[in-house]
Amino acid sequence: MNILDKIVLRKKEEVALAKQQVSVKDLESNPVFGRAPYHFKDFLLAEERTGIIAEFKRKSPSKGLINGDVSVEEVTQQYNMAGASALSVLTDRDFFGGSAEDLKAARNLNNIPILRKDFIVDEYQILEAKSWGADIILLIAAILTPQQIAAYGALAQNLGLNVLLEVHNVEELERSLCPYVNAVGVNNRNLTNFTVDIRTSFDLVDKIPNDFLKISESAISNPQTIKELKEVGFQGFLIGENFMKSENPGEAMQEFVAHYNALQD
Ligand SMILES: O=P(O)(O)OC[C@@H](O)[C@@H](O)c1c[nH]c2ccccc12
Repeated sequence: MNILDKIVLRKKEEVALAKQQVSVKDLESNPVFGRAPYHFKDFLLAEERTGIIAEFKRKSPSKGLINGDVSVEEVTQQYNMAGASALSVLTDRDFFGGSAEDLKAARNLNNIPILRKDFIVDEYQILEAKSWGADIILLIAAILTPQQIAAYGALAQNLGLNVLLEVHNVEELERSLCPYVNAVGVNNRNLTNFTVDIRTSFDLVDKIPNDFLKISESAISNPQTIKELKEVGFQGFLIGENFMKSENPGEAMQEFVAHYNALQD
């Protein structure tokens, strides 16, 4: 069994437990449930933003502990001030050290879109995302059938949430694309064996129809890479570890953006 299979198995147990503890009615009666979400596109394409989706991630199965000593409040606000177009907050506890509380804290303090970064395997998790204050959900093609992607996407759209579809190859892309998807994220990391290859993004970009936002995810550590990804058509860049491994992730992003801006001059 690979790591992705393990995560999905555990996730199904977690969701079953959560359903026993918090009813759908409870989720829907949370005042946050009624807030109007931000639109990913507005912030991704805004002139004064960077296109960077800055991720808050304490640990990961591939890297182990990345940063155990950071405040989600401080880091997400600094990401925001450094020009993040959106925040990505891990809510998986067992494998990534995240939580619902992290997302709620980020929501309270930031007025930009937030992606609930988790492994969605059940519609219940989409209602959770909405009641915690997320604006975007992640649907991972590698763990979902096309039917699930369409159904989950439709539910998200009904709730006003945007959908980021994550793919790793052309087969996943072609079988999973549907009108409920707003953005396609090409993950440069293979989630089954953790190998990373930025070429995945360059190889897939032209296969993504232009009516979807195009995001490159993972293993981005160099402003020059963003410049090159942008030149071939990417509008969003999901960066986690490169910032989080620093003692001060917000400052790391600020420096990264300064270097990126210097490349434009
Ligand atoms: O830390 P990185 O290499 O910059 O990657 C960020 C993000 O792309 C990665 O955390 C990620 C991409 N897809 C996921 C799915 C689940 C959990 C995590 C992820």
